[in-house]
Amino acid sequence: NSLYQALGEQAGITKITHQMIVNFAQDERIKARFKGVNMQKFKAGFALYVCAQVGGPCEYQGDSMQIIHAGYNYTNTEFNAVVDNLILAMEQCGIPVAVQNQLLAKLAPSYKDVVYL
Ligand code: HEM
Repeated sequence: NSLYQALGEQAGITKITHQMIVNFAQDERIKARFKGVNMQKFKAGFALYVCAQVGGPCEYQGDSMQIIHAGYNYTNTEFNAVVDNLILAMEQCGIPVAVQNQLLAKLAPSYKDVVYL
């Protein structure tokens, strides 16, 4: 699969996810949301989810996006912040913009399962 390969396969996706988490910690819009969360588990789960979404050879075995994010009243602003930090992480990892946009297109449908406001 070419999108999976363009992201650097599992190693590349893990690196992007790691960098995204580093970026979260500096973003006042969302950093409090991750206080007390097991970020090793989050990193592994998020990377597996992305791998599966881009057609990689991974099976995401976690709960659905809807179940995981239900009840927190995440806002549009918070959703955009997560996306901003992912884009920044991809930039930092040298992923071309055209490839960035393909991943964002795969994740965009999760909006309805994350944001209810
Ligand atoms: C593109 C949108 C999003 C995607 C694809 C996404 C994906 C995920 C995935 C796959 C997990 C599970 C990780 C694991 O296995 O532990 C997760 C957990 C989590 N997400 Fe999201 N997420 C998104 C948006 C957001 C937003 C906007 C917030 C709030 C700022 C958020 C906060 C969290 C938190 C706090 C957890 C950890 C839950 C816990 O383990 O207690 N997510 N997300």
